[in-house]
Amino acid sequence: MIEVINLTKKFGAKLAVDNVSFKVNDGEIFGFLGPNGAGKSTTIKMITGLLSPDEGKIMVGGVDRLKDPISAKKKISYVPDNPDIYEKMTGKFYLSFIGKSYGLASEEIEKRSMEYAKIFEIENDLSAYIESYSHGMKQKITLIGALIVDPDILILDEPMVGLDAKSSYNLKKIMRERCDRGKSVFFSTHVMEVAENLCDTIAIINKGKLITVGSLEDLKEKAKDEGSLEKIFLELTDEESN
Ligand SMILES: Nc1ncnc2c1ncn2[C@@H]1O[C@H](COP(=O)(O)OP(=O)(O)OP(=O)(O)O)[C@@H](O)[C@H]1O
Repeated sequence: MIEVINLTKKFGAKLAVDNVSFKVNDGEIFGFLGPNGAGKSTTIKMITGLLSPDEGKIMVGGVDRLKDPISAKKKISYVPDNPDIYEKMTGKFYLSFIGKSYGLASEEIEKRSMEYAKIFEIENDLSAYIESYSHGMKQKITLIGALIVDPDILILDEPMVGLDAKSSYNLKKIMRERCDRGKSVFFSTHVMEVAENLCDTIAIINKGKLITVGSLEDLKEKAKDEGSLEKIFLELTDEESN
């Protein structure tokens, strides 16, 4: 569970996130949609602890992220939109480092790493240095690092960008399986079809403000439209900017 209450972040005079509140329930895939510069990554960085909010409260798995950041972080795995990770580590070393940071035993790290490396088809690249990986491979190794620790809450910033079709399909399957086990997935995306087909709840943010949050059916009702999420999204974000 993630609960964000009246979250606000300014960069100088720029109000990047403006009084945003929402709740991600256990067992839920929550899609966070918005145009470029809407405030998605800034919100995600505040939830994960990379940025401090100016105002607001963040509860992560029942823990106050601002009062007890370490306990909150233990409940989260995060894959950023830009996988700038430790270039001088091998893939295998990186996964071991992540797994140990979360207190996993070596055998468990090895087993889970191999399992996911096979799914994402980089099992033969784990001994190579990350600096030699392609962008997509870096994204995959970060994703595998996030998955092996099996957190209650998985947070993914634009996870489908850069992944090949098969990996993207497998990731969506993994996201659904995790939620079926009562865990939650929060992810940002520009890909409407992904949000439309995968999310239990969709939130739309524009210019730092949360415009709407609900199921696809709720959103259709709100936009008084039976069309695709893309049409609804354009309608709602357009209304907001008028
Ligand atoms: N470190 C920073 N310093 C100054 N302004 C920032 C900083 N980070 C973000 N911003 C501004 O805050 C706003 C929200 O940015 P954010 O990265 O959260 O958007 P986003 O929705 O993730 O966009 P995109 O889809 O393009 O990645 C933008 O106007 C951006 O320019």
